[in-house]
Amino acid sequence: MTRLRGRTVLVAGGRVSGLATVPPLQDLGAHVLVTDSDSGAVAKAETLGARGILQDDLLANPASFDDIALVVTSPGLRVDSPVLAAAAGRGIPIWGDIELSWRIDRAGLYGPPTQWLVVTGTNGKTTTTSMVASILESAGIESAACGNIGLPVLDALRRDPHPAALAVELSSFQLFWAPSVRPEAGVVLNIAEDHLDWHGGMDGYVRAKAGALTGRVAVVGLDDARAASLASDSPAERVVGFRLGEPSVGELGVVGSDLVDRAFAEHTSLISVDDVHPAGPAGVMDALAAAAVTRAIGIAPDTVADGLRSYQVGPHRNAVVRTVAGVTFVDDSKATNPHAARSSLLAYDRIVWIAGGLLKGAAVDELVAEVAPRLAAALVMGRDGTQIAEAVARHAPDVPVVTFSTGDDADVTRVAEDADVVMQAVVREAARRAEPGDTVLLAPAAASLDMFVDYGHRGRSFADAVSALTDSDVVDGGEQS
Ligand SMILES: CC(=O)N[C@H]1[C@@H](OP(=O)(O)OP(=O)(O)OC[C@H]2O[C@@H](n3ccc(=O)[nH]c3=O)[C@H](O)[C@@H]2O)O[C@H](CO)[C@@H](O)[C@@H]1O[C@H](C)C(=O)N[C@@H](C)C(=O)O
Ligand SMILES: Nc1ncnc2c1ncn2[C@@H]1O[C@H](COP(=O)(O)OP(=O)(O)OP(=O)(O)O)[C@@H](O)[C@H]1O
Ligand SMILES: N[C@H](CCC(=O)O)C(=O)O
Repeated sequence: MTRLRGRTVLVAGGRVSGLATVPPLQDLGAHVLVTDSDSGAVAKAETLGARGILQDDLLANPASFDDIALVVTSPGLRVDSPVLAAAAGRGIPIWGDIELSWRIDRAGLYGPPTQWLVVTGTNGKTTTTSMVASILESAGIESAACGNIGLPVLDALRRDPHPAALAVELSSFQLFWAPSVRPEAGVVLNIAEDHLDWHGGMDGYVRAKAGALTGRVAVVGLDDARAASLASDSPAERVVGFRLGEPSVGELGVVGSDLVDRAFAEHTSLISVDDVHPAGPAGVMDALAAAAVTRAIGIAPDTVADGLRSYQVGPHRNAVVRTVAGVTFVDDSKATNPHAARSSLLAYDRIVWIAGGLLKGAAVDELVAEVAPRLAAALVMGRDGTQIAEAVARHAPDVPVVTFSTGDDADVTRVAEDADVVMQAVVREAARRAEPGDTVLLAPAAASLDMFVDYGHRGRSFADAVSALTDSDVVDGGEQS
């Protein structure tokens, strides 16, 4: 780390992760240059005392790479992004912000090295990470939830008092750019198709996720074939599995109505299934995973139970918005891939399904075929909405599909005023098509960024449109259809 003193470090991407790297790099004595395709991000970096340069200007002047000793990239940038490709072509090392965080932590720049409890997986990362953070808090350990969840790890490390442990949510992007990270305990919850466009396919995505299993204790979800298969290749001192069924020795699982630890104790009941929230199998799996990584660092069973009990479920995760004339409107905007949408679609018998957005390379045929008998109608929107409409036509030809156009120019930078208008039209149509007893379910199976700021905006837009409905929107609409 000391080798960075007096050297120039290029930070690629000047938003949440990139800006968090500026003060630590300055503390290390580096000259920090931040590049971004967005002039607002460059200007923000300059307010922190870094030099800023627009990405196009940097690329137009190759000599500006001559002084650069290291590139620290934000997670969203792919290997083939122009800045990173140019740096790699010149032999300049590239670290992700998480790689930098790990090295700074090991070097003890802000305090003694912390215990990293890393959570990854296609779905359930935020829920599990928040459960881990809640357990650490119950244990009275100075800690923070950070990483992909929103708070950059470097910001967490710079906190005063310095944390003793961190609940670190890592995305596949972050793991890809952080090959040195060796967590005290790390879990891969599950692996399903997501972000395949970023990784160039499933192999790259799975390889990145396996990075969470390279520390002292590796934890895998045994009910998920891809996650379970990573156990045999893990170099960890200890590999532990969790499952929804009865655990064998060395596993956590469910016995009767209790979550049970048979890995870090002979046979210890941790908490009743009824006390775990969110309710349902996904919540129980996330709780087992959180229990495993915290038991791995010696937290007592009662403390694990206290932490799980005090955990608060995050918004837009299967939340009932309102019931109108016997129709229940549910917001699972957080279902940003088919695997997540599956868990909520299987929870209701007859559904008017609102779906669509950015599929990120994931296929929807298997999901649609499985849930077809539950669908009363499918309303699709967003850039990849037609792919979902076509899958419904193939696997559920009797289910009516309505496609809401969001324009041919829809791209990932478009946050349109008309996104809310489209959502209002979708919700009114859903109300018209639903019958008393039905669920209108926003479980898009896709990211929102082609139309909305993020899934939170999409969920609020849905809830606002639902609030505007009257009983007659449902009842009269039902008579017409
Ligand atoms: C896409 C992504 O991984 N985002 C995570 C990231 O946020 P950050 O704002 O730094 O995003 P980023 O996409 O890495 O960087 C964006 C910046 O890079 C710039 N940019 C991007 C590409 C490029 O070629 N050139 C360029 O200059 C953009 O103009 C922008 O200013 O770091 C944050 C803190 O660690 C995370 O909370 C956040 O996760 C978000 C929630 C996410 O969507 N994650 C994905 C992986 C997911 O959960 O599925
Ligand atoms: N173990 C699980 N298996 C399948 N689905 C899950 C699981 N846990 C949560 N989900 C569902 O996945 C969605 C996302 O939950 P959560 O925010 O915890 O995951 P995430 O991995 O952090 O997502 P993202 O990477 O998009 O931020 C929700 O729709 C939730 O109902
Ligand atoms: N979690 C990111 C963003 C999703 C969103 O906010 O819609 C993804 O799945 O790509």
